[in-house]
Amino acid sequence: MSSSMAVAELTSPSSSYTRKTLHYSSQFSNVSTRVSSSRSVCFPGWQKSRIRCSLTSNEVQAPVAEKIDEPKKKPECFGVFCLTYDLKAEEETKSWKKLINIAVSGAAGMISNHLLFKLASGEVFGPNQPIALKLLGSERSFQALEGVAMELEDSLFPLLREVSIGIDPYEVFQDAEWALLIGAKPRGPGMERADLLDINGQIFAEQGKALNAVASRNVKVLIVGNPCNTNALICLKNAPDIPAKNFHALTRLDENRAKCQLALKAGVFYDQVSNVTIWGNHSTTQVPDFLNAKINGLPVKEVIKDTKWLEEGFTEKVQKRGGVLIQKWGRSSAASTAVSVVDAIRSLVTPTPEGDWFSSGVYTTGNPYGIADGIVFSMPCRSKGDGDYELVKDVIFDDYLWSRIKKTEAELLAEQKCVAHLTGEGIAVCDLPGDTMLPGEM
Ligand SMILES: NC(=O)c1ccc[n+]([C@@H]2O[C@H](COP(=O)([O-])OP(=O)(O)OC[C@H]3O[C@@H](n4cnc5c(N)ncnc54)[C@H](O)[C@@H]3O)[C@@H](O)[C@H]2O)c1
Repeated sequence: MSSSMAVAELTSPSSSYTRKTLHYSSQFSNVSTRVSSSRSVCFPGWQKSRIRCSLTSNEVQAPVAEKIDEPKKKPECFGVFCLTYDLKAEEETKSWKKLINIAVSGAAGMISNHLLFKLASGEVFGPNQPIALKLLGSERSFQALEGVAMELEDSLFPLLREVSIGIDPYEVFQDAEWALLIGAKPRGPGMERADLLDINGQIFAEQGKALNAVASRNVKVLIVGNPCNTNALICLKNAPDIPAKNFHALTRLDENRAKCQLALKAGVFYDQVSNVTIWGNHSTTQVPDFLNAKINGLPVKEVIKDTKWLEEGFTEKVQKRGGVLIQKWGRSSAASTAVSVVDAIRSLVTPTPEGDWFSSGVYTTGNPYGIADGIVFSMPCRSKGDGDYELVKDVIFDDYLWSRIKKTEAELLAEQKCVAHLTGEGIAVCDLPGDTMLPGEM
């Protein structure tokens, strides 16, 4: 069946969700969970009470759920996107490529409000790449999601061929080839980082299971929702049938911020700055690497001789940039984050310029640097433009850089232990080294 036929068959957006109950069985324990995807019930994770540092074995959640007796179902198409179109004719006359499915969670949020329009315009995947957007919202944001879809309708983007909206990841992630996971709960007043890890971790455990069950086997997953490194770890551990290498945590915004600060200090435009790595966690322990970075092809330290500024001023400025922005503007960075998501995707679908690299939070297994295995750590990557990446080998370390890397590594190892109940690695023990902030917090 052609995609146009499939879309035309679906009902209008006003048709409400059918109530259904999904049954999950655990491969790790005998616990069985019932989750309803009806709009009238809470989203998984929202009603759960806080999980304390240690859990009894009965409380350990099942990382991998298997769906039973669940027929494949498409999410609701939206408005004009339910109408028939002839993609085949477009492919022939305009040399358009085959449609790709892009799932976006938190689609009614601030970052998505910029990102979706960039995706639909062709800015990300190219002017000959038609796309389908599958938008995932939360129960509370469903109406806003309809508003977003209406704005997409009114934008008349030629490349945007399908839009569907929903609140059930098992429906929305169906056949997704890209999953941009942005939706997460913000850290509220008085909330500890451990609480945030647990609350958002549950969302990413659920979404990992859903990707594992229904997404393309080669789906590329970019986790933006914070704390994004450990959310990515939880997500990949819950999706064992999808290569762990396909999961990324967004640290590109931090890289872009670092490039901007180096350019400002050196008095050059930022296109002259290259080879910038963000090492580690997307938190205030992150390490913006000025040792390997270059300005006009020269090592940064040969251009900027002010070592004190590099070690203190520059590093802190990048680590805390998000917080300062919130102070000025009263809300967190959304437009520049969306731009950095575009950069992160484009870095995987276009060949990396000769001699350069980009940063991404990736699974550490078998890394050449000696960073502990089993965490999601931002490192320097190169891509041939095929969606895959290789880690860069020719980087150097000095005592300053390595000691900072060990600090952010320690934080991620502690976070890994803190979410063991969500990754199938046993009983969670939360002993975080200080309550470090996310870059967007003060
Ligand atoms: N990695 C980075 O560089 C970076 C940068 C900026 C922000 N962030 C993070 O991105 C996330 C989103 O930021 P924002 O400014 O768009 O926030 P936002 O509050 O404007 O939007 C989040 C949206 O996600 C929805 N949502 C919540 N839980 C959901 C779920 N389980 N499934 C689907 N949707 C869900 C909410 O209803 C809301 O509409 C936050 O966690 C933020 O900390 C990361």
